[in-house]
Amino acid sequence: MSVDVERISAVPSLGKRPADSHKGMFGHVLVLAGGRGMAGAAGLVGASALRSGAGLVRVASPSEVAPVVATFEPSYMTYPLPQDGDGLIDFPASAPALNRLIDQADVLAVGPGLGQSSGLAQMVRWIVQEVGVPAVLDADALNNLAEAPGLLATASRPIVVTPHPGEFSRLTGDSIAQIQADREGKAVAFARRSKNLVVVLKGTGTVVTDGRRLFVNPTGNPGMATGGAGDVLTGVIAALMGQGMPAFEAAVLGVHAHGLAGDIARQHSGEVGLIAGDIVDGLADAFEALGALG
Ligand SMILES: NC(=O)C1=CN([C@@H]2O[C@H](COP(=O)(O)OP(=O)(O)OC[C@H]3O[C@@H](n4cnc5c(N)ncnc54)[C@H](O)[C@@H]3O)[C@@H](O)[C@H]2O)[C@@H](O)CC1
Ligand SMILES: Nc1ncnc2c1ncn2[C@@H]1O[C@H](COP(=O)(O)OP(=O)(O)O)[C@@H](O)[C@H]1O
Ligand SMILES: [Mg+2]
Repeated sequence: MSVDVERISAVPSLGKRPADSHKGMFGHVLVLAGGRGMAGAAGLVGASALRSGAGLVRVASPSEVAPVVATFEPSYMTYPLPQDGDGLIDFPASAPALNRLIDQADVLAVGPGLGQSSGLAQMVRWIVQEVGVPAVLDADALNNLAEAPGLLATASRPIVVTPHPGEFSRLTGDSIAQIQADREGKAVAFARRSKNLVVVLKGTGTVVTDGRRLFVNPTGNPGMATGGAGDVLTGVIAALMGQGMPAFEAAVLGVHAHGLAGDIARQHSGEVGLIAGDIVDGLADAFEALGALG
């Protein structure tokens, strides 16, 4: 179906770092992710944000999950938040700590492995409505918003949403078949709810749109149909926003680099053996290749 938008094919680049660079110039990413049994999702977001150039990354998770997340990667910081009886972030008990952590952050990456609860639904609504820091919302951030997707229209700062077709179906009420039959049109219509909203509709040929512009990603491969591949993308886009890229540009470069990292990973692991950590490992070469072109 044809949609009335400007089609973008050029991929923006990050630019070369000045010789006197310091980590304070490249953004502090706060990751709110992980829940009982899903520490890995939080670790993948944190690691991919670091591999995408973030100056500092902190991963905040429920108190039983944070020490596990800390064992995956020494280069990010972790923070244990109050948890409920199901091992999920307890909100509003976590609000004071979250306020302090958010004050230090340039961008939030919220959702992978969080789980769903009434408290988490309250937390995500609070983030959308009250928090002024740009954010990437994925997975359970979106599932917890599914009862009130209209709130995204009120976003007063850039928000990037990164649903797969299943999550987009919960947000929009359309079936997965309806979405897949008109991926561009559905993504553009949703993005037009707010001038601050960027939609990344994942899957083969991921669609990125802010409602005015549209990019369809050519990189990536079926080896990426593996748990955690999307968690990696969340960290990549957040890191690029933290480095000062506008949300749409960060989403376009992030999606492209993530797919390229998956293509690099396929050279080593093949499509069958590829796991999400291999995509994280491919990011360094992907950004080097894109930097050489840019
Ligand atoms: N290591 C970990 O801790 C992991 C945790 N994860 C978390 O697990 C929770 C559940 O997320 P899931 O995404 O697994 O489950 P969901 O139930 O949200 O989505 C899976 C379903 O969505 C549909 N779908 C997804 N992509 C599609 C596509 N390209 N085309 C058509 N249909 C598509 C399919 O029906 C699929 O069965 C989230 O919190 C997520 O972040 C996952 O990210 C996997 C890894
Ligand atoms: N066949 C494919 N071709 C290209 N990219 C793919 C393919 N399958 C999955 N991907 C990419 O992998 C990621 C999967 O994300 P998601 O479904 O959220 O996984 P998870 O929640 O397990 O991390 C998305 O970025 C998607 O575009
Ligand atoms: Mg996902």
